Amino acid sequence: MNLENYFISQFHSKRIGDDGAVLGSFVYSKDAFFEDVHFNLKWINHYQIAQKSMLANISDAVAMNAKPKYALLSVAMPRNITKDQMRDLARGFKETAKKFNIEIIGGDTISNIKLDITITIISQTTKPLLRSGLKKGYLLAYTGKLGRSQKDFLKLRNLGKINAKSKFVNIQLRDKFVQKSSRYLSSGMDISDGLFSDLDKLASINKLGFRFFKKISKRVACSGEEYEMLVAFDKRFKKSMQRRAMQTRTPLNIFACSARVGYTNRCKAHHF
Ligand SMILES: Nc1ncnc2c1ncn2[C@@H]1O[C@H](COP(=O)(O)OP(=O)(O)OP(=O)(O)O)[C@@H](O)[C@H]1O
Ligand SMILES: Cc1ncc(C[n+]2csc(CCOP(=O)(O)O)c2C)c(N)n1
Ligand SMILES: [Mg+2]
Repeated sequence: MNLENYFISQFHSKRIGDDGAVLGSFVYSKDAFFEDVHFNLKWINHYQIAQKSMLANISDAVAMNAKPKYALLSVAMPRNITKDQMRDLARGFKETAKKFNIEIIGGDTISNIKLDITITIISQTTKPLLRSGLKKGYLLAYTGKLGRSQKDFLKLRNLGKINAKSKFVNIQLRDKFVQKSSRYLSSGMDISDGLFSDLDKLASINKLGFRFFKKISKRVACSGEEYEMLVAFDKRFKKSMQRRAMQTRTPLNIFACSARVGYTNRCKAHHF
């Protein structure tokens, strides 16, 4: 067991293990967005940092087929932060929240040596989409194009420059696609650690492996921070799923079928 899972396994709530915890019709999720772990101040500005941290958090609600409603915002910031930078941060949070009709209802502000953001999202759903529920012979698919986030991350690390429209900054969530196709989905999650790592989570929760239809390169499947969706559905819904994908302009890549086989994640562990 890796160290991250070792720590999480110390807690025994049955609600742990998905993109968010379901309590009645509400879903609670929380993600951290820390300087030098998730971003470097030389690469992206304060507005973009706030925007990306908010979107990465909303992604968990989307992945649960839940509509985000409220956000609690904790920010640790260095003492030398300027008022301009504070306003940019606040604007990034507010504008992104507004796009999704989210109300920022509280949080905490402290000073620290680095800029660290933690957000709790409270969302609502009538049909939570869980990571469990995968059965043998189901189709696995991911949305969009994978690999661009890592590519831009490496670019930033080497050259310090990326296109303003880069995936590293502009995350396009798949909320419409999930809403429209939720009735066909047996399980789903967002791709934050990378396709192969996130498949590992599906494999262990559902005690199944996958037969791949074609080889997927590590460049594509080990790229994290993609915030695309990884979904599974019964084969008989293939046509309906493809139609919903078309209607919501979502590229849908059906790449494997679940099976009683072992699964090995070929990517390096990200957190520890
Ligand atoms: N420190 C912690 N205490 C309690 N539960 C935790 C802790 N860290 C993670 N969890 C829970 O463990 C489960 C798995 O978390 P995991 O990080 O795999 O998912 P995620 O947050 O969707 O992914 P990512 O962090 O890559 O976006 C979630 O239910 C999460 O709430
Ligand atoms: C400074 C810096 N170093 C590394 C990366 C790459 N990175 C950070 S988090 C993550 C995956 C999901 O993380 P989490 O599970 O914490 O949401 C990846 C691939 C970055 N963006 N910035
Ligand atoms: Mg997490």
